[in-house]
Amino acid sequence: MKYPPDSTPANSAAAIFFFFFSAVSMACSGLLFNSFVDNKCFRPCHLKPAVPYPRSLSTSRFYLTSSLRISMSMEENGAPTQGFEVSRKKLPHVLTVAGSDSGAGAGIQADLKACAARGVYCSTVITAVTAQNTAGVQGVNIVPDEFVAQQLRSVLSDMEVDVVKTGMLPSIEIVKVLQRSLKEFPVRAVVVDPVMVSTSGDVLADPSILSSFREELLMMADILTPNLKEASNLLGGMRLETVADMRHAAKLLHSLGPRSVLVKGGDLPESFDAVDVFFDGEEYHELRSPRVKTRNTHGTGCTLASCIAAELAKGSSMLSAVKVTPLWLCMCFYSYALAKRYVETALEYSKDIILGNGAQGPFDHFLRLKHNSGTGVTFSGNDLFLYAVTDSGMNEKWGRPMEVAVKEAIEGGATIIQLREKNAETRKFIETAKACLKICRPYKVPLLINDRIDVALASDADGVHLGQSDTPAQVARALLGPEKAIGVSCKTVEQAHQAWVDGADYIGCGGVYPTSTKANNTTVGLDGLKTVCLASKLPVVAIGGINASNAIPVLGIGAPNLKGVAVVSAVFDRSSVATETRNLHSMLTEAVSKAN
Ligand SMILES: Cc1ncc(COP(=O)(O)OP(=O)(O)O)c(N)n1
Ligand SMILES: Cc1ncsc1CCOP(=O)(O)O
Repeated sequence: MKYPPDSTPANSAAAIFFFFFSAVSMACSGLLFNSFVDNKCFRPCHLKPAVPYPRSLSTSRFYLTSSLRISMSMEENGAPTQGFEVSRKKLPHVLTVAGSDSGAGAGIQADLKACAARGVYCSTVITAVTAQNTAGVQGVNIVPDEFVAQQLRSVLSDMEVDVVKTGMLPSIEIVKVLQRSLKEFPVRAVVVDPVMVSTSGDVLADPSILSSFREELLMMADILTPNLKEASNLLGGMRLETVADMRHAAKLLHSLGPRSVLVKGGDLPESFDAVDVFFDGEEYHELRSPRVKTRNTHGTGCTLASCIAAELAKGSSMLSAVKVTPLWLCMCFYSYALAKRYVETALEYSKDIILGNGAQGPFDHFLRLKHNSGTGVTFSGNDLFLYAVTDSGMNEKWGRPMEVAVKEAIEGGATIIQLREKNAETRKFIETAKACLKICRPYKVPLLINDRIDVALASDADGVHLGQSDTPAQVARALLGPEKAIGVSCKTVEQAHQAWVDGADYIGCGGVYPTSTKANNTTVGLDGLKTVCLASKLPVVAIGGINASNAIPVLGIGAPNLKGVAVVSAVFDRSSVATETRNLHSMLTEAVSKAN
């Protein structure tokens, strides 16, 4: 296919000119030659020059550099020619060379998830297909080395890989294939996770491969990330029982070729913390973190190595710049700490999820399964029928704790609850939301939070209600994900349209009648409500001054998408929330059934 597909003769000429210009300028600066050297001559990665990430134009491969130069030169020389869009956005890219885990806790699948979670593109070269679950490894099928070579060529020849991360390399031939491929297509960094035995104790690489690892693989590594067993195997069975042993092992492993070594001490018997030891040939760093008590640890090694690779691909200069300045040293540990912190957070978050019957479950790379594993509450427009919006001031006045008020409203027939806390401290707000959720969930009544996305996220509430000056619904949607409900206050047709465009689930329209609950709130009246409803593609709930004496005309405006009324004082500024809610509910029900 022609690129750009819609190029005109004029801008094609410009392209040729700029291509030629950039080629000449590169050649003059000697980069063309360097680029040739980079592409044709294999050097172990640890001999690469120290070049800060991200890969600068001057160090990019020639064909990439050329196309970027074209667009940059155009911008430098004035406005880009219309329709001549050749600039390409470079995605950080990790290629994982590893085995497939059918249970998707470890291996290729963990690498893909980790990279996606860290915002990095991940391509995959599969070295083996394993039949695996939470109990262990039931079967291994090694991919022929020629086909591993073919996969490597397909990706590396085309897709501008920044970092290669290796996992299960089950045969000596595959190690050699990888070595040859990296020689032909050098990358910025190689992260080697020397997978030999699975967490369940199953052998994933024949012990005969150890010599190949020592002689070939380790030389390629910018960072080697063995656990205690792997470090011990690589060092001929050395006993590793203390942090001092780990330091010694890190040094010995470093002498075998990798630019740096991270010995992971998760299995260290003596320590309460999880201690990892990093050694870059000059300095040791002990990285401690509290142990997360969970069975869901399958895939942590793959994930950590992938995260390190992802951070490197994004631009952290962990390795090549360590010796240049102390600032780079900080960045190195920032990068590592990011990876480690990510894994800890994911472990903590997924410590209670249950998947499979075996001893080692997977964890949740996207921190979402916990929330999706059955709150049992899914918002629908019909939930808007009788919407109870809380008010702490009214609760105080009547001497009612919030949980009591919410329970009474639900027992009286409220079909959805909104916590509207204008003055609560954040921590208290989250606690209240959690307490109210415990009440709402058994009734399957959704609980939404007014204004505060952070509180909704922290409490795992069912959604938010946002005003016109709050966080835009589109941003809220991005933060909350697709499942949570989002309501937006709208007084106009334009606002209602925007709420729909932004991905809201419903709109609240009002004040329908004057109210003393909300200051300076202009009234739209029944006509204004009807206009908004008829224009809205979303379900609508009416709000503002509505009570048992004036609710029926609201529902009678003749707009099918008006699904109900939202009330504050009509139920909460009363001596019995349950009685008032019940009364309102039965009136509304009767009115609707008469209308039908
Ligand atoms: C259901 C419903 N509709 C409208 C509002 C008003 O929200 P907002 O415009 O954000 O004003 P405040 O509630 O923040 O004063 C609502 N809360 N609920
Ligand atoms: C929050 C809000 N938004 C528009 S009017 C209103 C207050 C509704 O309270 P009440 O039901 O007591 O009139």
